[in-house]
Amino acid sequence: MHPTPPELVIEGSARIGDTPIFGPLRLCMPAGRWTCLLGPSGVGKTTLLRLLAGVDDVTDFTGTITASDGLALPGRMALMAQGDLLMPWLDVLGNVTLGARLRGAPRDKERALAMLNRVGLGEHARKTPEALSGGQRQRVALARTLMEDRPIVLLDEPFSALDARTRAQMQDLSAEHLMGRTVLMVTHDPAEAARLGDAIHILSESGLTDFTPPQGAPPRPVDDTETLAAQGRLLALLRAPAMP
Ligand SMILES: Nc1ncnc2c1ncn2[C@@H]1O[C@H](COP(=O)(O)OP(=O)(O)OP(=O)(O)O)[C@@H](O)[C@H]1O
Repeated sequence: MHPTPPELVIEGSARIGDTPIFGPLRLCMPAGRWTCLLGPSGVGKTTLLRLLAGVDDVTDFTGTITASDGLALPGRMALMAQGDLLMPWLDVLGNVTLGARLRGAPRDKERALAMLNRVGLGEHARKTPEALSGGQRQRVALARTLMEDRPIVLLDEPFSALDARTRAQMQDLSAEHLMGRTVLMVTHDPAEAARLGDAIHILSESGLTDFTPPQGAPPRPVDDTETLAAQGRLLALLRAPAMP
C-alpha cells in the first residue's frame, strides 16, 4: 500500500547570477493529481522541475517548497529528465533497474522485464542504449521512472521523441501507472496537456496563468470534442505575444 501522495507547493523566485529566471510565482500541485506545465522555451520550466527534485545547484532560489504532509521530499520523488541520462555501459535492463542498484536494493528483474514489455521494448532488454533509436531510449527512461514507484513524479517532456501512436500509448500507460500520484509534467504539446492534465498552467515571462482543463478524468480520449477544443485554446494562448 502506498502512502497518500502529498500536495506540493513551490512559491518564490529563481535567478542564475544576475539573471532572473522566474517568479515570484506560486505553483500548487494537487495531491494525487496530474499537473501540466507549458510555456515558451527558456522560461524556466526545467529549472522549476529541477528545483523541486533538489538536483539544481546552479540556480539561486528564494522561497519555499512544501509538501502538505510536512514530510521531507528526498526519497519520495522520481524525476524523468529531458535528456534520457541512460548509462552507456549498462544494457536496457540494467538501466531500467538502475535505481535499485544505486540504493543497494535487490533488482526486480521480472518486474523490469514486464515494464519493458509494456513500453514495447521487451525484445531489446539486452541491448546497450547506443543501439536504440531516440524514441526507444526515451521509453527506457520512462520505464526506469515508472519502476521507481514513487508517490511524487516529475516528468520533463517525457514523450517528446515519440511518434503519434506510441506517444498516445505511453500517455495511457503512464496515466495508468501514475494514477493517484502527485505528478508534474512539463510539456510543449497542448494536446498532451489537454489529455492528461487535472490541472494545467502556462509559465511565461509574465508569470503563471491557470488554464481550466477539460472535464472528464485523464487520460481523455484523443478525439474527445472538449479535449480538442481545450487543445485549440491552449495553442492560441501559447501563440499569443508575451505580455510586456
Ligand atoms: N546552467 C545554466 N547556467 C546559466 N543559465 C542557465 C543554465 N541552465 C539554464 N539556464 C537558463 O535558464 C533559463 C531557463 O532554462 P530552463 O531550461 O529552465 O527553460 P525551459 O523553460 O525548461 O526551456 P525549454 O522549454 O527550452 O526546455 C534559460 O534562459 C537558460 O538559458
